[in-house]
Amino acid sequence: MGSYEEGTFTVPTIDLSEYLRQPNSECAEDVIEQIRNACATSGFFQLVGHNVPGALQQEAFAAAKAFFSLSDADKHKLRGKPGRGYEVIGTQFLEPGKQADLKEGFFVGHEIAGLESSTLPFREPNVWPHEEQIPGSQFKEPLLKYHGALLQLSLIIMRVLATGMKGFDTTVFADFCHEPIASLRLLHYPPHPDSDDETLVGTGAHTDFGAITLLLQDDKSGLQVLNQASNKWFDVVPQKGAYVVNVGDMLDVWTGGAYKSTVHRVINKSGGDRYSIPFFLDGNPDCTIRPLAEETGPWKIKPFTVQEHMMSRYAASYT
Ligand SMILES: O=C(O)CCC(=O)C(=O)O
Ligand SMILES: [Fe+2]
Repeated sequence: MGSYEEGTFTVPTIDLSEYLRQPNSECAEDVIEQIRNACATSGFFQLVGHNVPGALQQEAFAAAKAFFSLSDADKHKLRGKPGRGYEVIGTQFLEPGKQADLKEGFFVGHEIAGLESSTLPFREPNVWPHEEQIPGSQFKEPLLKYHGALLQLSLIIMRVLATGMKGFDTTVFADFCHEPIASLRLLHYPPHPDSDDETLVGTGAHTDFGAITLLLQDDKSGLQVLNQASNKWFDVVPQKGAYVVNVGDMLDVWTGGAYKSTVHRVINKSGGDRYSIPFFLDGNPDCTIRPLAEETGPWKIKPFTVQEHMMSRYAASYT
């Protein structure tokens, strides 16, 4: 699976099952190399053989649909701190020169034992609909279970990526992965109005803030990745149950560009509603990011913490 030529821009499909079965086998080495190459070129790949049950993915989509069909008044009451609860349509501007993103969202953050009543940014308690709005058995429970499964999968991918960084220890990202900020984001894209207006976007062109994103798409196309060399958009065609995995800015800076954070956007021209569920691994708030290769040299990039980075990126893109 996932054939590729070194250096070319593709979004390959990579099967993780051999790595999960036997991480030290030769077949697993091939998987590590495919993932390394994808992250070093387009910065994107589709992941299958990941062991997240299809039924759990479907429960997460059902939760999203139930939530977005609540009344606007109900949804507005479920707004929370940044990275928590309802995100009103038109509040995020990701691309200068375009209209606000034509999408609404709902964030579920990482619930960490002992930090239940934290007031720190990105650590605040989650916001949940009332039982009469959507029963917990159809929302909170499956979403926390899904969050747990994706957190586990994202940490496995970080280990694969650490292994792919030749010359560095496989624990190189360990501090980042300890009690990380990690958010699930339910997204709903209403159909774009029938118009040639080029300022309309579902999600404006952007790069992701964190280390890696694991995105579950429904069957509606819309996600596009920019091939910078040709300046052309590449459609990431949905594959049922697969995760679109991509590198975010923190990992790009950290690896000195060895893993690339690539510009992408969503234009929902499907004519129908599109639902997607990205999971963002953003890292431990206290972890300092600095280019690895410069560990012994003068810094070209001023080191920053995960928390500083997240706060500035949120502030820059939300109204
Ligand atoms: O909805 C999608 O397909 C992509 C969303 C995305 O790029 C993001 O939330 O960062
Ligand atoms: Fe993104």
